[in-house]
Amino acid sequence: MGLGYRFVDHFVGRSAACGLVTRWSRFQASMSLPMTSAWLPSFRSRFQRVSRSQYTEAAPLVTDLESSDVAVQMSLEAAREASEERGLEQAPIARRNFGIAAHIDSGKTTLSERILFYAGRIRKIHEVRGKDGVGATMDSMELERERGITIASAATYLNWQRGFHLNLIDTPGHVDFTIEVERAMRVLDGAILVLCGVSGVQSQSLTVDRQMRRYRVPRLTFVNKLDRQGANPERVLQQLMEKLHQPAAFLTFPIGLERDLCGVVDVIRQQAIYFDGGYGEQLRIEDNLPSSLQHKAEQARRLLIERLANVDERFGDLFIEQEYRVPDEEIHRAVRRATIARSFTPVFCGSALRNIGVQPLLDAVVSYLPSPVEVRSFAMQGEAEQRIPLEPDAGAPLVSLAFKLEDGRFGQLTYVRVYQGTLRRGETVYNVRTGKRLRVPRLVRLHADQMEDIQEAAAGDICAMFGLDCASGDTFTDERGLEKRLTLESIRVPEPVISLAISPQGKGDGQTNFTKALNRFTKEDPTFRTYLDPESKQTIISGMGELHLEIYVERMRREYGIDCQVGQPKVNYRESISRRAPFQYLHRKQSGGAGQYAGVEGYIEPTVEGGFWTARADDLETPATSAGDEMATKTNESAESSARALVAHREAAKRAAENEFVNALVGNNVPPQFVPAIERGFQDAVQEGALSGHRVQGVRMVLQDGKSHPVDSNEIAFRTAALMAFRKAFALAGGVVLEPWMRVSVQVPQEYSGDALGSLTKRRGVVVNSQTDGEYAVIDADVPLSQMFGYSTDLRSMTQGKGEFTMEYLRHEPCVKEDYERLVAAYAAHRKADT
Ligand SMILES: Nc1nc2c(ncn2[C@@H]2O[C@H](COP(=O)(O)OP(=O)(O)OP(=O)(O)O)[C@@H](O)[C@H]2O)c(=O)[nH]1
Repeated sequence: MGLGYRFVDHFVGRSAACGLVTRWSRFQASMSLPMTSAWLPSFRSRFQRVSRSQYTEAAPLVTDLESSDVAVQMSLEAAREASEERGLEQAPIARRNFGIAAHIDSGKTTLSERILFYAGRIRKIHEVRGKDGVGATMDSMELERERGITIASAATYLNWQRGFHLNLIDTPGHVDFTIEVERAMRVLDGAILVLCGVSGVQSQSLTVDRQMRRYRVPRLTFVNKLDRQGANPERVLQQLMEKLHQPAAFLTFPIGLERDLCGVVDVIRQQAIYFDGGYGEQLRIEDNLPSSLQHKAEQARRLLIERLANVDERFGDLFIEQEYRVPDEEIHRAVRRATIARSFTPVFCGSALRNIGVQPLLDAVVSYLPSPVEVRSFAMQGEAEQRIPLEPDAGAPLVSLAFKLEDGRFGQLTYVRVYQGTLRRGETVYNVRTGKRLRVPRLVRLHADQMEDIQEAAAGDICAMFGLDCASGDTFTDERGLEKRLTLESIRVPEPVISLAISPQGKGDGQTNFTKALNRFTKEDPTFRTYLDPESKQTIISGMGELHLEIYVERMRREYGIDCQVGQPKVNYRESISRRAPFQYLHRKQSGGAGQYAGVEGYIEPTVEGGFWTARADDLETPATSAGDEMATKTNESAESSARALVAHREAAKRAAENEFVNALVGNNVPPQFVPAIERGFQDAVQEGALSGHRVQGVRMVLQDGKSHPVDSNEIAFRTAALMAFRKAFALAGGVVLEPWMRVSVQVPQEYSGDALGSLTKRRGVVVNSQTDGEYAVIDADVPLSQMFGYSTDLRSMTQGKGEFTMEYLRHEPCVKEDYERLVAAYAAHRKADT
């Protein structure tokens, strides 16, 4: 294939919906001219103009789509097969919903910018904190551009490879904004995990890996920054297999490294790909590999074949027959099957900043990540929560999930993933939670902070609705869905770990805007909470870390013009119990006037044996089944059983984190109308633990019996009885005060590793891992959050600004004795002062 032709072929792929461009490109191809950057602007502007409307209308239901690219053709065939098997009539076989996730600063946004550029969605590349001061497209918030970090995930869509329609979500790397990754993973069918070519698998890569597993998202891996000094892709591949336990192999590997990086080798096709032109937009594909890389390329192909044979049975059988002579198309098929089954990760190499290796990665999104047709999704039906499989068919009854809210200038913007049926502008939908009937006033596709109106979004699509009031996690259906009370399982929301008191400066408008801002932020971000402290009468905000809260304080100033005074951050302690204890309590006041009489009897116990803190976050998040997946492969049965295991597992996790009230009454000693009041008494009790006044978690109260009086029993009496019974039982049930522990990962130049270790142990840290990574030492330790305040300043001065750290909530654990005594004494003193 001639160089010019292959380049044009790529362009044709990007603009398949655009007849004019296709004809133009064919003309170029027939002339066999390599396209040069000199004529690119006119081509590009035409492309933009013509394709704009096509993007919105691009039909993802194309059934006659064919491709000259073997890998793409294999993916089309597989999707069609799955679609036929499921009996779908209008299936989104040419749709891909994918996200980009990684550790902080790995280059996610830089990569997204290239993807948008090569797909013709933007005309110019702008860098994160680039000299032109514009900033990357997907970091549209002013604060993001200034700080060079992603705070909120951004969505966009693009066309690639002859009519494929891709929805892309770029997510933040900082763990404080982890909810953004969480909800993106909930609705995506595939992802790109970006790893730094120098640092490899970092602490946050492990978190993202867990999130991908939790939502069963297949992934491609991109080893970025191979232009940096110290880059070592082989080491990164090794870490991927060892630390993330992912069988993996290179699909592309770099030609040259560091400053000499100039292209990549396509391992399956055994070709060299160079990225020419001002922005790497011109692919130059050569069949002749540099002689120094020929052996390496052959070895990489053999390794890929061996690893695939190990994880994919069908390919294993072929390998036994044909050994390393298996044809390319079988390799593509196997990569695809194994990726979708999540038993293998194809690895791609490059440098986003240097515009190297991005197009093959994007081709792989189309070739190896699943279409919605190949993903199994379920809804829960009614109270019994029976699992109902959903069919990604545009003609089926509507089932869609509101996964993210944004309050903007024009009202509430609700991001929706349509799982089944079609969402149409102007039509009526039902919110299953509230039963409310609503009209869809406006439907849009998002391109970072811009929007384009659309008329409808079919099964498998991601879009946004305007002007509908709802909560994050709500399910929207049509009448048929409402009758069945179909709901989609929502997003896991981690508990905030840190709080601080906040008050607006100035009165009047300042106060109104303050309330407005808090309402908006709590609605948009379920990990950001706020409440009024009844003692100090101060507003308290809670979140996932210091940066999280700092960003909201800053946003209040910029977006609402409110300067706030903030207090010292405080740790969110919890209380819980470690064993079962009975209760029997009679609340009685019958001396004159209206009497009160209520007796309750039963026991309290931990929701998880041994106390909820014993169920470690990691154990709770990963289902017991190994490669348990819900993909529509041939193994529907195993998918079903692993899905059931996953649900059971999630239920256990939920139980561990929540409190539960169980009505086990027999007989009529307690009239049934008083049971809700008893439950309310229990809810009151868990708000303020008996030991230190912090919220109680992971406790079940079982009501078995009680006493009542025909005249003096009432709701207030039972509510008080339950509250007092709980408090008394708590003392007998091994009550504990728990504090949040964090997994801290510190990266420092090697000469400071001793100091860094010392600083962690001084803060009661337990070192769990310590290793060298090039010139750096990386230390992972578990440290109580209460010991981490001010750590960034310490680390900075200790390492002359060269050290970095990240931390993430790990679990709650009982406090050490001194802290326990201090907290209990402070609470006792406070209660005494109150009485
Ligand atoms: N040398 C080099 N630098 C890169 C490359 N890709 C990104 N960078 C730089 O790395 C820094 C972080 O890049 P971003 O794209 O913001 O990374 P991110 O993962 O989106 O960051 P967060 O969302 O804040 O976690 C920026 O200064 C980029 O210019 C690369 O391939 N090579």
